[in-house]
Amino acid sequence: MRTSTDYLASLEDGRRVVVDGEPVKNVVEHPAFSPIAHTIGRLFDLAADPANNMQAEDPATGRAVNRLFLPPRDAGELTDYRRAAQLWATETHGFVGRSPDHVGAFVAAFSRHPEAFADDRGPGKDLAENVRAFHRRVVENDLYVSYAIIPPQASRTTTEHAWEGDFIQVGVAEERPDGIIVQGAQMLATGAAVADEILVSCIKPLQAQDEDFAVSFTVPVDTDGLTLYCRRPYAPVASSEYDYPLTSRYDETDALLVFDKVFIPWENVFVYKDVPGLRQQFFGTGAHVLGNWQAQIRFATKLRFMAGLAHKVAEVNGVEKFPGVVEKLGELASLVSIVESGVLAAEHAAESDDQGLFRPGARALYGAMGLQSEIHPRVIGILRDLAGGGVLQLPASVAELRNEATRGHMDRYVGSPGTPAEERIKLFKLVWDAIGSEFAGRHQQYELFYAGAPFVVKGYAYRNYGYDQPLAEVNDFLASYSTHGTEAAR
Ligand SMILES: Cc1cc2nc3c(=O)[nH]c(=O)nc-3n(C[C@H](O)[C@H](O)[C@H](O)COP(=O)(O)OP(=O)(O)OC[C@H]3O[C@@H](n4cnc5c(N)ncnc54)[C@H](O)[C@@H]3O)c2cc1C
Repeated sequence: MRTSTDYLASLEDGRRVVVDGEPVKNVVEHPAFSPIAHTIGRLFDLAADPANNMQAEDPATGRAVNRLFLPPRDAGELTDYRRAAQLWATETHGFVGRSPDHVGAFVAAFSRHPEAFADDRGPGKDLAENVRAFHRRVVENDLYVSYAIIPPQASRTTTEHAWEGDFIQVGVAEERPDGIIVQGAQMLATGAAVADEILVSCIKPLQAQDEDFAVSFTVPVDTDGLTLYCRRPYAPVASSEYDYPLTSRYDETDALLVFDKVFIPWENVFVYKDVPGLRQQFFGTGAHVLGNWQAQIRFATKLRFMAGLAHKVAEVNGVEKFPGVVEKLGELASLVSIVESGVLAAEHAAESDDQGLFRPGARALYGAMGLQSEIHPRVIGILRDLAGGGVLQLPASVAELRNEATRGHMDRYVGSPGTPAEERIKLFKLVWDAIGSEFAGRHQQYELFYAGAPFVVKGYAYRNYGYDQPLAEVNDFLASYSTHGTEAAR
């Protein structure tokens, strides 16, 4: 299986990643991307070690492969999948949202549903075979796939066909016998700068007039004409691991994708000028459920870490037994438990669909997801509350501890009973990186938006809850009495 050495070597290609107006020569050596590339490499090493039980027999070849790239077929495989996803998430404490298992889950579910890609409207190509072959490539080569499935923000009052200017959203500019030429942009692809390929599609509802933009395809990151414009990277400003322990390891970067007449061979096209086909791809295949279940496993892992931080801060400050603080830690425990329970309830309610994909229960999954935009800010709020000004009563950097002339003041004034200054500062710097640094601010935005704006995610919860049953219960009750009924006993 692929190791970090293989993965890092593969990133030294001709990819065009732009930072500060300049193309990056080699992402593996650049301070913005090297840390996250090494973090992803560690994930591959974990999977490659059989002791971690992340491998499963590939039904197609009999070879041991990463189980996170295979579609779960029964309850046992789904549980093993969760444990493997948890292992990867724990390696990054949930701070890497788009590890290779996220889009890997989408592709695994696609592979189980060739009928969703059957080409009865498109160009007469075997699009279902393209999806199957791509899945094989992901499984056999341990590919890290990122995705860009949202159009540029431009205007949300309408969709691409009504925007000013041609090809703002990426779409088909030309059809050729061997493939298509695409032109335009897609909003954001997290992790793409250090990924192998990008799945480009559109999950936002389009209209019939947007047909040219109703495409789904995959593109290697080093493809000619593709440029990744990364938002300001945070890792390079992390002066040391001690000062920015999260930023310095987990800044996974987000990039605007620009396609300048990019050739996509037919083999890489999954949906072609098919507006309903785009939605079918995500929602008819179980991909959205499996991919977002992976995301909730990751989210629960991160929240547990935040709860641990909050408890430790309270202990260090000697307030953990105060009734008011116990109440806050209790609320935190409840919030984390909601997400943990949502993950397990979705697993418990999982069922095999008509193509043999063992899908996590949508009601439990989207129920937990619908509250993410409330839970995450509240968890951050409690951690901020407990940390007080401790996150600012900190030296500018580790230098104050290394310098003999300043170390004495640190040791005398910044320690706590039982916690020497060096450890206390270490803890509070970690807390700041989780709640207050630029990395933390981006994470707040990520948790609110990665699966769509909160109103979109709550829409998933609404549609998958199954309101028929509660409505029937209310209607039955209303039908059980009338104006002719007996008077209530007083
Ligand atoms: C850190 C980060 C990483 C991301 N990574 C990826 C990635 O890897 N791949 C990817 O494809 N995308 C990614 N995204 C993009 C993400 O998918 C989008 O941000 C998300 O889908 C929401 O779309 P939007 O940002 O255009 O918000 P909008 O749709 O513009 O919504 C913004 C706000 O406008 C209001 N609003 C808009 N429309 C309506 C409406 N119809 N009704 C009511 N209110 C409305 C709401 O208040 C809403 O919260 C990422 C985003 C972030 C923040």
